[in-house]
Amino acid sequence: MQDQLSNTATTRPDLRAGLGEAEAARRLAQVGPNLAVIAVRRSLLARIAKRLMEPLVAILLIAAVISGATGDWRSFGVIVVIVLLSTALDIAQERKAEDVVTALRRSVAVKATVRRDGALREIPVHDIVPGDVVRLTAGQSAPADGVVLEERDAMADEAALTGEPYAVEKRAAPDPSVPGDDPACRLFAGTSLVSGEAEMLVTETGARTRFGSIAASVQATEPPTAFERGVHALGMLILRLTGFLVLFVLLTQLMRQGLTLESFMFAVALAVGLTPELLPMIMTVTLASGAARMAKRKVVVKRLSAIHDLGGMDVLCTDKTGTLTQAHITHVGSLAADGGDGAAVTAALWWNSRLVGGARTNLDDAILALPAPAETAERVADLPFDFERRRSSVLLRRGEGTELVVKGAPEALLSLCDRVQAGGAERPLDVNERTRLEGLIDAKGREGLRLLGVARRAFPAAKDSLGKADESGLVFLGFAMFLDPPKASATEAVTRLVEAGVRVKIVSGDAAAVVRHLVETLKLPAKGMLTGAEIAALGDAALVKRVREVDLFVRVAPDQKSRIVRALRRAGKTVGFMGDGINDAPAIHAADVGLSVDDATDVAREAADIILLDSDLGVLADGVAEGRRTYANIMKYVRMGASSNFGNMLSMALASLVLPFLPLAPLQILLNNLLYDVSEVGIPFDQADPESMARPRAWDMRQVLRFTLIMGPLSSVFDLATFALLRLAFDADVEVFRTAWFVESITTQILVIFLIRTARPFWSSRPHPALAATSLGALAAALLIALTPVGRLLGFAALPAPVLAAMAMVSLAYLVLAEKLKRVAMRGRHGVVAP
Ligand SMILES: Nc1ncnc2c1ncn2[C@@H]1O[C@H](COP(=O)(O)OP(=O)(O)OP(=O)(O)O)[C@@H](O)[C@H]1O
Ligand SMILES: [Mg+2]
Repeated sequence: MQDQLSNTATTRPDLRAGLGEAEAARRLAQVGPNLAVIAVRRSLLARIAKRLMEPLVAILLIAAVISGATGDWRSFGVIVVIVLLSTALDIAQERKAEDVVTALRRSVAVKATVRRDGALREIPVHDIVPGDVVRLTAGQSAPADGVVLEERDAMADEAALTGEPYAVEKRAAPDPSVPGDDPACRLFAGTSLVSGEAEMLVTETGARTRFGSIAASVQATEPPTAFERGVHALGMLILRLTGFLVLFVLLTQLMRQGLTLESFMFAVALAVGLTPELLPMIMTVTLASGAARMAKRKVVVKRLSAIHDLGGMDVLCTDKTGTLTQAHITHVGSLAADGGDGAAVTAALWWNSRLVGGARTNLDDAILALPAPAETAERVADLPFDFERRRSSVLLRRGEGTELVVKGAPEALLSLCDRVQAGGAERPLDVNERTRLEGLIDAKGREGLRLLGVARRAFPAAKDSLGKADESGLVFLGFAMFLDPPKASATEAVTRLVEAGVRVKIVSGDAAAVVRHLVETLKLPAKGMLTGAEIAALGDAALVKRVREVDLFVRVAPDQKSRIVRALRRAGKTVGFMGDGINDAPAIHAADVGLSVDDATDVAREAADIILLDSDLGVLADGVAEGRRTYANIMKYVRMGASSNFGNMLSMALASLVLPFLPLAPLQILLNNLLYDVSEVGIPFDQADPESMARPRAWDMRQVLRFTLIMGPLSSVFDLATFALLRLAFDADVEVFRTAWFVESITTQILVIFLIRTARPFWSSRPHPALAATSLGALAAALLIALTPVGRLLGFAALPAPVLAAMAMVSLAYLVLAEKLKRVAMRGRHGVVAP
C-alpha cells in the first residue's frame, strides 16, 4: 500500500508528508494534548474545598464557629482538628487510588502510526496534533478528526457518533487543503476502521473533535453497575434513617428542655457518626489496591468497578483463537478438489492473501509465510474479507487471462460454486460431488484442521471492477488446511474457572467440527451447540432460553456474538466476554466485563474494561479471585457500618430519651467516629477466606438487611444493659457515665471487626497485619484518651475499678454472643454462608 499511496499523492505533497518532530512539538505546546476529555487533576485545594462543602462537614464547621462565638474554644479546636484529620485521611487515600488507576490506564494506552520527518512512527495518541498524517488499518480507531488523504476499501464504524449500525464507505478528499463538509471524505475521533486502510490528515484534536464535544455527556451517561447501584441504595437508606433519627432526637430534646446548643451539637454529631462517609473512599481504595495487585499478575484494569463485576461474573464467553489455542497457525497442506496435488490451490490462495486489501487475519499471515509462487500476478480489483461473508475475493491478472480468486469458509464457498476442478478439466458440481466434499470438510474439521476453501472464475480480460454479484458461478479448486494447536494450559484454567462457579462458553466464527474437536482435545466441560444460522432463526425470547444450556456457539457473525451476550444478561447472568478481533469488539462492549489481550486489535482493546497482558485464561482465574476479595472487603465495611455503628447510634438516640443528660458529649461522639474510621482503614488490604471466594457474588441487599436486623439490635441490647448498669448499679454521674459508655462502645465496635470479617470462627482466620495494626492502634488510642488525664479536656473522668471491670465483662459477653449470632446473620439466601 505504501507504493500505491505515494503514487497517487500528487496534489500538495507538503500536506501529505506530515510534520517534523520539531513542528509537532511546537503545535502540541500550542493546542494541548489530544484528549477528548481533559482530565484535569483536581488541585489539592479544590479537593479540600469540595470536602468542606459537603453538607455534614459544613454543618460541623458551622457548629465549630458557633462554639467559638460562644467562647467554647475547646469544642471549636476539637471539631476543627477532627474535620481536618478525617479530610486528610480521605484525600490522601483517594489520591493514591487515582494514581494507581491512571498509571494502569497509561500502560495499556493505544498508539497511532504517524508520519513524522518523513518516516512512520508509533506515538501515543495524546501526542497527535493538527497537521499530522496518520495511517490506519482495519481494527484501528481514528485518533482525531481529519480528512481522508488516501484509502483502500476503507469502511468506518461511526456508531459511536451517529448511532448508525452499518459501516460507511470512505473516500479520499479531492483536495485535502480545503476540507469540505462531505462526511464521506472525513474520519472522526471515536470511530474506527472496520475494513480497508486509510491515511488521514488530522485537522482537529482533543476536545475540538466531534467526539470531544459529546464525550463529556457520553461519559456522564455510562450506566452504573449493579453493585454501584446497590451500594448507592444502601447509602440512601442510611441517609434517610439518619435524617429520621436526628429529627427524632431534636424533637425530644426540644420537648424536654428546649433546644440548647449542646443538644443541637449532639444531633449533628449523631448524624456524622451515622453516615457511612468513608464508604466511597473505602470502595475506591479497595478496588484500587485490588487493581494494583492484579496488575502484578498481568491483569490490567481500565475501569475500576470492573473488578467487582469480574468477581460476580458467572458466565465467561470466549473466542477460540489465542485463548484456547496457541494462535500459531500454520499451513499444513492443500488438497485439490479431486484429491490430487494441491499446488495450484496454494498458489491461488497465496495471491489472494497477497493482493487483497483490508484487514488481514491470522490465516492470511499463515498463508503469506509460505514461499511465493513462481508465476506473478497483479491486482485489478478486490472485495476484502469481512466476518459476515467470511471470504475475500481478488480480481487478478495471472498469465494471459483475468480471473477472480475467492477464498473463505469452505461450506459457504461451496454453495457459490456450480463446477469443480478435476485434473485439467471442470466438472459440474452435482449432488454426489457436493455431498462428498461436504463430508471431506467435516472429516478434516473433526481432525482439528481449520479449512479454507478456494475457488475461481474466469472473466474477460477487460473486466476491471468487482461487485458482490461476481462471487457466484465459481469453480471449486480445493482446500487449504491449517493447524492451530490447542493450548495445554487452557484445560487447567477452565477447570479453575468452573470450580470458581464460572461457566465457560465458546463463541467462535469457526466451523462446528473444529470447535468440537478442540473441546474434546482439551476435555472442556461443554454441552450443546448452536450455529450462527440457528441463532439467526431464533427470536430474542427463544434465544434467552437456549443460551442458558448451550455452551458452544459456532459460525457466529460479530453482531450475533453481542446478541448472545445480551441474551445471557437478560437471563440474569453476569457475563464476561473475552476476545481480540474486530469481530469481538461489539460483544466485548455489550458484556458486563469486557476482556481483551494486549496484542489484540485497537477496537477490542478500547471496548474492553480489563486487558490481560498474557493471553491466558489462567491469569483471568487469578483476576476473578481478586475481584471476589475486593467484594468481600467492601462487604466487611458495609457490615460493620450496618451492625455496630448503626446499633450504637440507635442506642444513643434511645438513651437521650430517658436519661436526664445526653449520653455522650458531642465531642466524644465525634472522637468515637474518627477513631472508628481509622480502625477500618486497613480493611482494603485484608484477606478473604477461600470458601468465601468459591462462588460468584453479586450485591444482595436482602442479605445486608438481614445482617443489620440481627446484629444491630444485638449491640443495642448490650448498650441498654450498659446504661442500666451504670445508672442503677453504679449510680454513675454524667462524666463517669459518658466515659464508661465511650470505653464500652468503642471497644465493642472495634473488636467486633475481627469477628465479622470472617464467617469462620474468628480464631481460625487471620486478619491482615495492616488491619490488625489500624484497628488495635485506634483502640489503644481511644483507651489512652479516655482513661488518662488527657481525657479531661474532652470531658472524660477517671473510672472506678469496679465500673471498668463491669464494662470489660459487658464487652466480653457481647463479643461472645456476636460470634455465635454472626453465623445466623451471614447465612445467604441458599443457606450458604456469605463472605
Ligand atoms: N483471511 C481470510 N480470508 C478468507 N476467509 C477467512 C479469512 N480469515 C478467516 N476466514 C474465515 O472466517 C471464519 C471466521 O474467522 P475466525 O475463525 O477468525 O472467527 P473468530 O470468531 O475470531 O474465531 P475464533 O473463535 O477462532 O477467534 C474462519 O473460520 C474462516 O473460515
Ligand atoms: Mg478471533
